[in-house]
Amino acid sequence: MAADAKRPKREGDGAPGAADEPLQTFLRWCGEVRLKLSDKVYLSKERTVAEYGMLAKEDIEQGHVLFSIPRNALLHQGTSTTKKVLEEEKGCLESSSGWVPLLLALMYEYTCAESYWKPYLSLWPDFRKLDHPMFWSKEERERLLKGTGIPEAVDTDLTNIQKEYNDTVLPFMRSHPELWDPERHSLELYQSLVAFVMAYSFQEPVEDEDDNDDENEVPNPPMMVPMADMLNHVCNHNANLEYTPDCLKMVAVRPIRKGEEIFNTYGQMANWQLLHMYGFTEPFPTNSNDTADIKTSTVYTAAVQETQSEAEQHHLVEKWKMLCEMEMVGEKGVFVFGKNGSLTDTELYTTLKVLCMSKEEFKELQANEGWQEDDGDDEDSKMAQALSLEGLPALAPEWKRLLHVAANLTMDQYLEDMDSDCRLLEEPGALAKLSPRERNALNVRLGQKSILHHLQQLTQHGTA
Ligand SMILES: C[S@@+](CC[C@H](N)C(=O)[O-])C[C@H]1O[C@@H](n2cnc3c(N)ncnc32)[C@H](O)[C@@H]1O
Repeated sequence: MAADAKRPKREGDGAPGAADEPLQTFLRWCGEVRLKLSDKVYLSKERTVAEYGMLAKEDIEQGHVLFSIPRNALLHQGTSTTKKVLEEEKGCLESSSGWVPLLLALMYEYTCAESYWKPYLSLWPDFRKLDHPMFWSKEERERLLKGTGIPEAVDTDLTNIQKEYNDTVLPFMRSHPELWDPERHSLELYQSLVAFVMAYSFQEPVEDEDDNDDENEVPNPPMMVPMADMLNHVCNHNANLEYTPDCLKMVAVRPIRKGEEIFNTYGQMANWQLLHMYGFTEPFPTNSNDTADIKTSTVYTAAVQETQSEAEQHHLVEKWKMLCEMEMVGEKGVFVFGKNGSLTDTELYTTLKVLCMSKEEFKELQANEGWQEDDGDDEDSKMAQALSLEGLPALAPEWKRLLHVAANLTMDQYLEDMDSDCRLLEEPGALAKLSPRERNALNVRLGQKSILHHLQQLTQHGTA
C-alpha cells in the first residue's frame, strides 16, 4: 500500500532491534567472544521499562539459561589492557571504595578506539541518560529528597569522588602518560563512570568455604558484565545471575511467558537505595524490599524525652555509653524497618532492653560487663519474632512507647506532610504531571512514610 510504502522505517520494524546499529555491533561482538544468547530472548529498547532490556520471544521454562558469558568477556582490572600497571602498582590505588582500579581501566577502555570492549561500551555513547541524584543540583536534592537519607549519602559520595580523583587517580595517570591523559580523563568523566559502575557493575559473591558469616571478609572488586547489565530490575524478578568457574549464567528463576520482560535483581533494594545507586525507583507501593530508617540517636532522644528525673537522665547517659561500646548504636547508625518489621533486630532489641532497664538491672549488667551470650540461633529468632510487625503490639509497654516516640520524631523531623503526598496519588492525572525526578522522590518518600506510619500505629498504645 502507498501509505505503508511512504511510512518511514522505525526501530522495531523487521527483526527486533534491527535498526539499532550499536546494538547490532554489540551482538556481533558477543558472537566473537562466544557469549551465548538463547534463541528464546532478544534485546530491545521497546516494550521495556527503561531503554535497553531483554524480552522473551516465546515461553521460557524455569531453569532455562538465557545467556552465558565466558569470563574473558568480563571487563575488570584483570582483563583490561591496563592490567599490568594496575597490578604492579596496586599499592598506590587503594581507596575506601576499592573501585579505583576498575575506574582507571574503564577510563582507558572507554576512550580507546581500538578497545576490545569498544562494541560493548559504545552502547552508551555518553552518560547523559544517567540521572542519579548526584547529577541533580544540591538545591533540587534538598527540596525533593530531604529526610530520605539520599542528600547525605550523595554529599559523602561527591566528597569521596573528588578526593579519590585528586589524591589517587590524577597522580597515577600523570605517571603513566602512555595510557591516560588528565585532559581527556577528567573529573567529569570519572564521576560519570562512578555512576556507571554504581548502576551497571556486578560484584561476585565471595566463596565462603566455612559457610560462616565472616565480617572481615574482603569483598571482590566490582566488574562489568556485558549483556547481564542490559537487564532491568524489579523486586519480583524472574532471572538471576549464577557464577561458575568458566562463565556467568543468567538463569530463569520461574517460568516466563512470551512477551514478558526479563528482569534481573540488583539485590534487595529499598527505593531510596535504588534512587541513590541506579537513578530510578519502583512505583509505590510495589517495592516489597522498601525500608525506612530511624536514627539510633533518635531512639536516645525519645528516651530522654520520656525521662522524668535527673537521676534517670544520668543513667541514660551511662546506658547509651555502654550501647556505643557494644557497637549497637553510633553517631551515624540507623535502625532499619522493612514491610515485615525490623531488619536490625539484634541492635534494636538490645537497645530497647538496655534503655528500659531498671536501675538495679543496669547495675548488674555493668557489674557483669555485659550479659552472657544466650544460645545464639534461638535468641536471634526470638528477637526477630518480637520485632516483626505481628510481634510489635505485644512488646513491653515501655519498649513500645520508645519506638512510638522515635517514629513520631522521625516523621516530624524529616518527612512532613504525608497527607499532601498521599492526596497526589488520589488526584486523577496528578502523577503524570510530575517530572521523573519528582515521581522518583515521591516513591521514596511515600514508601518510607508508609512504613513509619505503620510503625506508629502498631506501637500507638503504651500497653500490651
Ligand atoms: C544495569 S542497567 C540496565 C540497562 C539499561 N536499561 C540501559 O538501557 O542501559 C541499570 C539502569 O537501568 C534502568 N532501570 C533498571 N531497572 C529499572 C526499572 N525497573 N525502572 C526504571 N529504570 C530501570 C536504570 O536507569 C538503571 O540505572
